[in-house]
Amino acid sequence: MPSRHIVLVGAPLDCGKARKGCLMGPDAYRIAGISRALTDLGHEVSDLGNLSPDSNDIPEREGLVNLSETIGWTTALMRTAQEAMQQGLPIFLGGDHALSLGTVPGVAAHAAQEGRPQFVLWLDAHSDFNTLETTTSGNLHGTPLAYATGQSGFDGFPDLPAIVPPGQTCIIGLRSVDLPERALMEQTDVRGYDMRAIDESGVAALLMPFLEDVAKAGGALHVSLDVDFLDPTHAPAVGTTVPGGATVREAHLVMELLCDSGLMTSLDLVELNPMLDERGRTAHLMVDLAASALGRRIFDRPTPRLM
Ligand SMILES: NC(=[NH2+])NCCC[C@H](N)C(=O)O
Ligand SMILES: [Mn+2]
Ligand SMILES: [Mn+2]
Repeated sequence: MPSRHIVLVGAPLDCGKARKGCLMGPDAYRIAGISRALTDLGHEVSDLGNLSPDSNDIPEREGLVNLSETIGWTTALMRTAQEAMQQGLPIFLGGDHALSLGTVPGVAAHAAQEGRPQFVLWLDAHSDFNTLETTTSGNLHGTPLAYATGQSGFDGFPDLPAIVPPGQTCIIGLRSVDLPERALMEQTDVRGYDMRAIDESGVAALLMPFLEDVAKAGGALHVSLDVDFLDPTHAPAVGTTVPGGATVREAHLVMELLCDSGLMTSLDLVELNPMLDERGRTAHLMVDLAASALGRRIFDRPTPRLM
């Protein structure tokens, strides 16, 4: 892969749910060697350090967890994502998945300025398609994909600088979807693949048609990787574990295919809770996956295949 300028953006937000710990995520990725892993691949890496949320005077609302702080992070990340896109390929080091309330609209605004359609690949056990109206947990990390695709029910959140049409999103890894978010998703043409689809077809057969659509459209591609996409036996450091997730190999294959496609323009690494990790193994696995997406491979030439 050609050498890129990679911009690390630490976003230690921990407001998207009640259980704390994701604020240590950005430092865990740094300690697990994310910069070195990427410079070893020939990339130039700059680290913008850790952001903080904007302040606002939005009142809290009953039934929603940390609304004001979440909106503060959303506005800060929308702005920073647009700036980082001008410098290179940003990797947003979370932080819980509420981070994508800001990063996805921010990168989409940049794509719109360039006249390119924005696509989103969501690797997650969950669809994160709740709105402020449908959430039963009140945890706003369960809402970013609904917000970014322009669903209504986000009173108090900023107007979107750019909407990602649902048909330009693809979710892979699903095994926990709430009934109201499923109903909302089914009204759209978002592509959602559950673990059964991976079992039956293999992950490459699900991903490749989507990547072909991105390529045909000349689109930008944001990838949002939630730790719980992976099976908890490989990636224990996450608060919302759901058994029956992707294997290490399935996850690497997704990343390697993304790398081969040359299409990825930005990446979120979210939901790592280092308090729940075992000697850093989840942080290291996430760094290895990011490295696979950015060119780490065994052979430089294509591997000969048996047809
Ligand atoms: N990013 C995540 N881990 N999201 C989990 C969301 C779980 C559940 N659907 C909720 O809305 O509360
Ligand atoms: Mn998620
Ligand atoms: Mn999840």
